[in-house]
Amino acid sequence: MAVYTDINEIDLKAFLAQYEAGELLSYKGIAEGVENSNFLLHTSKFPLILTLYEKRVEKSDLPFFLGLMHHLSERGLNCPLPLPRKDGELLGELSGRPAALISFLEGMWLRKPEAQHCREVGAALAKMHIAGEGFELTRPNALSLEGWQVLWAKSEARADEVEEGLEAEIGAELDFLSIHWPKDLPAGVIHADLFPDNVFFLGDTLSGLIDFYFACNDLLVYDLSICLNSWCFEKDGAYNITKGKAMIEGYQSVRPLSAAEIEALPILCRGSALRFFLTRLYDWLTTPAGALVVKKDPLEYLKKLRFHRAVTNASEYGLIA
Ligand SMILES: Nc1ncnc2c1ncn2[C@@H]1O[C@H](COP(=O)(O)OP(=O)(O)OP(=O)(O)O)[C@@H](O)[C@H]1O
Ligand SMILES: N[C@@H](CCO)C(=O)O
Repeated sequence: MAVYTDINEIDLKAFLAQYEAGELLSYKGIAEGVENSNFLLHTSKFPLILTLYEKRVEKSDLPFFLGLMHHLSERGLNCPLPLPRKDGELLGELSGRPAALISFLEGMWLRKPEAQHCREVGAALAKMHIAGEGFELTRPNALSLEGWQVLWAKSEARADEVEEGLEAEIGAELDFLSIHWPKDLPAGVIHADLFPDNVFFLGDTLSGLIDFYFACNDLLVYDLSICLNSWCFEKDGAYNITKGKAMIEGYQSVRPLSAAEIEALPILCRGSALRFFLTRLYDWLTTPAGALVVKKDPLEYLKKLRFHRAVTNASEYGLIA
């Protein structure tokens, strides 16, 4: 369960008094998520999500994340809207952590997404990329090549505890990606973590995107590679080409990919598989036993990385030329 920082009713009521949010009726910690502490609040006015930002979120990045949600929502994307305080600030502090209130989005995330849902996610991702145009703040991707090296340096010495031979394999992968990583592809604001648990559906209709706390400026098609990794593999580790095809078609129905973006897809998929492998590996090795959070399996992403390494052409993802 992701509640790293506890809150008490007295502090919460004082925090809420800084907003036009009505009277507190109830609050409870939300079990899902691994990054931040989240609470669902009911007030006399409306339901709200309270987020306390934890270790991987830099306070200086919060204006980017909160401002982006505002920007996207103004451009018609269904995503949470940060509630301003009475003094106009979007960010406050609670229990010693930076904290914000955001609107509650109706819907549920899908435990077993099908191809039709992947198609909708592809289209929503492309819409987000277009809606992100004109956002005035920028944030480099802290979890790209350089960030991977930093994470790896902290985990490398113990990597073979997780699987024999990992130290050599991942070292070689990082070397390969740093030489071959594409440049000069269309770039803009990307979500960078659009996993199934960050997409809400009402029935079979996509109702909104949440969790913009890894959003940054990077290659747009890298975001698509993250979605292919997180939506289009089955539990047994097999890539589902029907889902991949639907996801890519959905994306291209809104924003067609260039030939250079298509060509770069296999290497971008390797990079995004490595990115989630590395954060999971670091957490696996450093999260204390008994912490109230479910650790995610790094080996799931190692298997995906190995799959992409064997891909020679983007058509293997279901892309029809
Ligand atoms: N705006 C919202 N409306 C409704 N529910 C929300 C909203 N924001 C968050 N939640 C709930 O809180 C849970 C955790 O939120 P979120 O994914 O932002 O947390 P996180 O710790 O950043 O997670 P992650 O592991 O995906 O990075 C969601 O699965 C959802 O149940
Ligand atoms: N979506 C990420 C967790 C948040 O970074 C993962 O599944 O590893």
